[in-house]
Amino acid sequence: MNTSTLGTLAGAVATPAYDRRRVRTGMVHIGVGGFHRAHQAMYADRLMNAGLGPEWGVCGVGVLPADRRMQEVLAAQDGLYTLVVKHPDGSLEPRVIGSLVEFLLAPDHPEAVVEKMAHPDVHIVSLTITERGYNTDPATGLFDEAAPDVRADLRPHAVLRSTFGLVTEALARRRARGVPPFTVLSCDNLHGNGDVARQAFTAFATLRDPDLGGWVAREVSFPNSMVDRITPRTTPDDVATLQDQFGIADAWPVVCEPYAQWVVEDRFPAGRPPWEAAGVQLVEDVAPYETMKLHLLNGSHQALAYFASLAGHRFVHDAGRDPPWSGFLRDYLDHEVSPMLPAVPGVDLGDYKRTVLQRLASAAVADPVSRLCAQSSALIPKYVLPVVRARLAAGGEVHRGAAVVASWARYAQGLDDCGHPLPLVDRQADRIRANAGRLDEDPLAFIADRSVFGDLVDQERFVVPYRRALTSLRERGARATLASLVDESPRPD
Ligand SMILES: NC(=O)c1ccc[n+]([C@@H]2O[C@H](COP(=O)([O-])OP(=O)(O)OC[C@H]3O[C@@H](n4cnc5c(N)ncnc54)[C@H](O)[C@@H]3O)[C@@H](O)[C@H]2O)c1
Ligand SMILES: O=P(O)(O)OC[C@@H](O)[C@@H](O)[C@H](O)[C@H](O)CO
Repeated sequence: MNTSTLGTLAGAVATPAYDRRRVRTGMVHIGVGGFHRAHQAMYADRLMNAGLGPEWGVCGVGVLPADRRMQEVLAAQDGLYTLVVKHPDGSLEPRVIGSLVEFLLAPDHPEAVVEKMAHPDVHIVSLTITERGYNTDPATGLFDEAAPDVRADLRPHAVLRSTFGLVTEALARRRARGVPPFTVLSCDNLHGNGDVARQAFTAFATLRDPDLGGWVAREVSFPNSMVDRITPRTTPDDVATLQDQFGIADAWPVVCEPYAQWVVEDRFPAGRPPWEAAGVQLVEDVAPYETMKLHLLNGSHQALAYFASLAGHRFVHDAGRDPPWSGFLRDYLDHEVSPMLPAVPGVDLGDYKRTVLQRLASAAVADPVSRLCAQSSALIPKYVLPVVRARLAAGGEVHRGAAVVASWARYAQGLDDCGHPLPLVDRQADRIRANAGRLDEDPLAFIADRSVFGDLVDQERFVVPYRRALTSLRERGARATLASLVDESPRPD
């Protein structure tokens, strides 16, 4: 697929209804993975299909050498790719997305990346660089000044290689040239993602030059945003199906669920696309939406994933449709998560929870459980532990949250309930594995790691159900443990 073959697809699938030659780059996006292509680039495409915002085309940037394949595929396809929405009834809805009009690979062309961001037509630099990309110490929440990429980018005349080095240099050039700064828009799953980005970029700029750091803190806007759309990794089957069913030869399509939500704090002094017309919610305060999403959706993912892996479920829907899992999730959301949630403007939490559970039960999306079990040491503290702490503080029940932590501990021991090995993909893998390895002699060894769990090991109301769940997991397995936790009493709505 490329510009010259696009005409042959029109009619069979949706293609850009706008003239891509007239699209100008107004936004640079760092971290063009599956999610950006299923979400922010889709909203930009939707806007342009509505005849709006041709000045808001996207230039993708890959900062890591591993982004080379994306650069090569997009170059061969003139930036075009197919977004395949997988509906619960099994039908596929492909659409060719045209909003990515440029792509630069920073390891090859760092200077071009900096100049692109410094260009006066660019008003937003957005990010999906994963949670780790913000270079924040999980224990202290502070920017890690000692990281090798950061040290390297702070050297005089460095060939810039980190997001921080590249973005800060572009901001410094704009400042020197009298061009107003762009807005930095984080689209990663983080509490207060804009605040985290502000802290990280300000810290880096200050290390480079305290005066520049002060200017970044004062002049650059870092809106918070809540992002949502389940986007599993593309498989070879996805590529083949697109070719067989629709005749589209796309080397790297993206697949996702139908659901999509983007709630953005409306702080764009340099201007923004008229996103409202594409279904984006622009609000004053993102926090309630973000708390709701991270604890109900991402929290459910964590609550489901380790139990599912232990029981041999490969896909999220295998578990999402299985009564012990669906029952446990409903109880967890109703009795432990919901009480700590704020009121969310315009949202009926009962409906939202039902939708979450339906999304997790959709076989069409085929989201592998293994995707949710990676980097647990970053995810559990974000999605699960805040709920536990809030319930403890309120004097409420925590036995389901404690069981989720126990399921992670059991998972980290490395074998499922049939003795098959389980992978441990985690930047703290060595420590996590060592802690889990001592569980048989000391059941508290896992949660004694204060860098992950804080003082939970001292909280009797958490420790008792945690130990009980761990013992049950060892003696009876994941399925029976979950079944024993399902509440038969009537549910709040
Ligand atoms: N996949 C989803 O369902 C989903 C949904 C909502 C939000 N998100 C958010 O999007 C992020 C990316 O998810 P994805 O599915 O696109 O993953 P992906 O693996 O397809 O892409 C990750 C991208 O991040 C870049 N990246 C990783 N580490 C980086 C670093 N240190 N510096 C700069 N760039 C870096 C990679 O180069 C790549 O382009 C997630 O971490 C999450 O915060 C994902
Ligand atoms: O992206 P993570 O690693 O923070 O969490 C894994 C999944 O829960 C996440 O990717 C969800 O699929 C996504 O947040 C849905 O919008």
